[in-house]
Amino acid sequence: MTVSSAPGKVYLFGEHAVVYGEPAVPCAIERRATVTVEARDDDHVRVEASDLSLDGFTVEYAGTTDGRPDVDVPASLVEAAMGYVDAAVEQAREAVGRPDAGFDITVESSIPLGAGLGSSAAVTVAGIDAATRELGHELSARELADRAYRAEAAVQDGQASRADTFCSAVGGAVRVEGDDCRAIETPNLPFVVGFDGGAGDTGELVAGVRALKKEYDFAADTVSTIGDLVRTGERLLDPENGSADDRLTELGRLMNFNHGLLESLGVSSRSLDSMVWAAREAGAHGAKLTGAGGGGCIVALDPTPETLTALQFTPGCEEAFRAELATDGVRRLE
Ligand SMILES: Nc1ncnc2c1ncn2[C@@H]1O[C@H](COP(=O)(O)OP(=O)(O)OP(=O)(O)O)[C@@H](O)[C@H]1O
Ligand SMILES: C[C@@](O)(CCO)CC(=O)[O-]
Ligand SMILES: [Mg+2]
Repeated sequence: MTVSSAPGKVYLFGEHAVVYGEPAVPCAIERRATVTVEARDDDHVRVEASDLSLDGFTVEYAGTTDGRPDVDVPASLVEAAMGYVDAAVEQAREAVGRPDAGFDITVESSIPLGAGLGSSAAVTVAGIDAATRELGHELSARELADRAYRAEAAVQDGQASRADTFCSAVGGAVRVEGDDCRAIETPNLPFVVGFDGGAGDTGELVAGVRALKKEYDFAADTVSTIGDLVRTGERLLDPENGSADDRLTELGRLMNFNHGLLESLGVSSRSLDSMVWAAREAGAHGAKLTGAGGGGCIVALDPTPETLTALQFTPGCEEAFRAELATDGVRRLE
């Protein structure tokens, strides 16, 4: 039996635009997905994912791609739900050169699904790591990130960046621009997360931005403006560039700006906007949606308890918590 965990993330800046080669800065947070894998002596894959929104189910199916789970929910729903675990199994089989390897897999996660905190990347990273180790093969963090990226891209019809998966694999704060992925130093960032209890579908939201960008040149300009904003914002992470307070204030202003640009690209929602405004009115330095949007989470920057308290009383906010930076990426537990 092999167990790995991997963290979720929030975006300080740059989601969506990162899909088109602009830079982004995601930061891993201490909310994790844990995947337990046990090799089988046949080629079947059995997945137990009790946190899934389909009220929790267990499926067992043959290891070939035409094998179908034997459950009484529509196949399309199961495929949508199990896509990332499936893609992780494929990547692990390929990495080890064992296309017929079978596994019993259990997924447990404290990252809400589809809420912008990178649950898909965390499940994919932890899944590939545990499945490859179970077959006696240790991937480097970079190889793991690369395999997880390929798995996410496969599920999201090729529309994914390396940001979420690299961040989850290596932990900490990272900077991703196209294929260039690196760990970076940041000051202490007092993140507060608000969650509306909802979700958005990353693949669909990314496709929506792509369509808008194709239709209007000014939407394409909005995407490159997000890139400019990230290049300005990352300078504020360097202690050489001003006092800690001044830099936090300006980072917050840029987060507000980033949220406005994401909103104009159509990926915000009424409840995300209302949590963003609650945070701003509580005195946060800034607030924005995080991840793909459509519903799910916002992230605010506030060292005081005010934003957390305000979010707890904001209609439409189901949960609010302070998010600590996760300095570890994938963790090898057993
Ligand atoms: N606990 C889990 N068990 C099994 N699959 C999971 C689990 N958590 C997430 N997933 C997979 O990830 C999908 C959600 O991924 P999606 O990319 O839409 O959202 P996200 O990663 O949470 O948010 P974002 O990409 O915006 O950061 C789920 O539909 C499911 O396939
Ligand atoms: C929306 C997006 O930029 C982030 C989702 O967390 C998609 C991606 O980078 O793959
Ligand atoms: Mg995702």
